[in-house]
Amino acid sequence: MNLMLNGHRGIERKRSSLDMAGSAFSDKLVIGSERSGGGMLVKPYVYLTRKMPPAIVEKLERECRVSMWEKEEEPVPAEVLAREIEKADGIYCTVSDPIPRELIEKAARLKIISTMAVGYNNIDVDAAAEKNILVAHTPGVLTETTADLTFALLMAAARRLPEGIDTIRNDEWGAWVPFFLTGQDIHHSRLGIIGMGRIGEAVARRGTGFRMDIVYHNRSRKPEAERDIGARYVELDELLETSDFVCVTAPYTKETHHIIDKDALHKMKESAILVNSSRGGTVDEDALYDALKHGSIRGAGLDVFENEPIRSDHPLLSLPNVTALPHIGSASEKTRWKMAHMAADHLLQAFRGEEPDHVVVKPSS
Ligand SMILES: NC(=O)C1=CN([C@@H]2O[C@H](COP(=O)(O)OP(=O)(O)OC[C@H]3O[C@@H](n4cnc5c(N)ncnc54)[C@H](OP(=O)(O)O)[C@@H]3O)[C@@H](O)[C@H]2O)C=CC1
Ligand SMILES: O=CC(=O)O
Repeated sequence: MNLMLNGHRGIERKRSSLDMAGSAFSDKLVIGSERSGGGMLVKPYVYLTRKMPPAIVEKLERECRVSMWEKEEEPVPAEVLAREIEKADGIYCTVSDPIPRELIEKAARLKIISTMAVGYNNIDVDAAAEKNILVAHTPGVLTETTADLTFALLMAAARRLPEGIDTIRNDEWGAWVPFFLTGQDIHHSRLGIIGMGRIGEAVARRGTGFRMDIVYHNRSRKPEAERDIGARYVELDELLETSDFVCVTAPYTKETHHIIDKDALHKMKESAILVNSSRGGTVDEDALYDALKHGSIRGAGLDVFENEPIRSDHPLLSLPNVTALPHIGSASEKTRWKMAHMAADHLLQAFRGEEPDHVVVKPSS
C-alpha cells in the first residue's frame, strides 16, 4: 500500500475537456490531486470493502491511496465502513455491502461509490445523488456468464440434478426404476422471463436453442428482443399462468419486491419451475416454501436469497425440489476479472475528472 502520501486531495469545480465536448457531465465536480499544506501532491483515498487481488490494488495505487478490508472470511462490519466512508474519496464495494442513507450521510468528501456488480439495490442511490456522489456499476461484462448460470439452474432444477447427485453420493442408486427421478422437459417448453434486459435476453437466447417458446414481461416492450429472439410480450398473469419455467431477471426495486408472492405462485402451473437469479427480495420465500412443500409448483432454482448468506437450516433447503446456489451468477474467472477492473477503472476515471463509463446516478449539479 502506498502510505507515504498524507493529507487529502480536494475537489475542484472546473470545466473538463468532456464539458467542452458538450457532454451531459458538464459543470460537474471534477476531482484531481491537490497539494497539501507542505506542497506535496496528495492522492485521493479509496477504501475497498473486500480483499482484492494485487493487480487491482496496484492499478488503484498508481493514482490513489488505498486501503481495504483484509479478512476474506467476513464482510466489512458496518462500523468500519461508516468510519471509512467519512474520510474516503472513493468506495469500491460489492453486492453484499449495504450502503444505506445513514452511511452516505456520513460521507464528508466521497465522490464515487463503485460497485463490482450490475445490481445496485444495496446502495441508496437517491441519497448518493443528493450528495452529488456518483454511483458506478458493471453492466454488460457479466451478462453472458450470468445467463449461463441461470440456464444451468433452470436445467438442474428441471432434471433434478441435485437429487441425482445425492443419490449416488448417499449410495442409494439401486435397481433401474421406470419413473425414478423423472423431471420436466426443457425442450419445446415455455420460458417466461420477468425482466427482459441484458441478462433476460441472454437467457432467452439460450432457450431458443432448446426450441423453447419465449414470453416475457417488462414495464415496457422490447421490440429488439421480439424481433431477434421471437419473444412475445405478455401481461404478468399470462406469463405466470402459462409458463413451464418462470425466470426472474429483473432488478430488485420497490416494484419488484415480492413480485413472486403467494398470489403469483398460485397462478403458476403445478408443473412449473421458478428460477431466480436476480435478487432474493423479488420472491416471498415463505410463500415459495409453502408452494413447493404443498406441490402448487414443481420446483425452484435459486441463486439468490432475501438474507444472504443463508445457512443450512434455511427452510427452503429442507425441500428436495429446491436447487440452491450461493449467489454465483457472474462467478467465472474471466468475468470476475473484467468486473474487478471495470470497477477500479470507474474510480480512476472519476478522480481524473472524466465521466465513469457506467454511472448509475449522475450528479444533479
Ligand atoms: N445472480 C447473480 O449473480 C447476478 C444477478 N444479477 C441481477 O440481475 C439483474 C438484471 O441485470 P441486467 O439484465 O444487466 O439488467 P437490465 O437493466 O439490462 O435488465 C433488467 C430488466 O428488467 C426490467 N424491469 C425493471 N423493472 C421491472 C418490473 N417492475 N417488472 C418487469 N420487468 C422489469 C427492465 O425493463 P423495463 O425497465 O422496461 O421494465 C429491464 O429490461 C441485476 O439488477 C441484478 O440484480 C446480475 C448479475 C449477476
Ligand atoms: O449479483 C450480481 C450483480 O452483479 O448484480
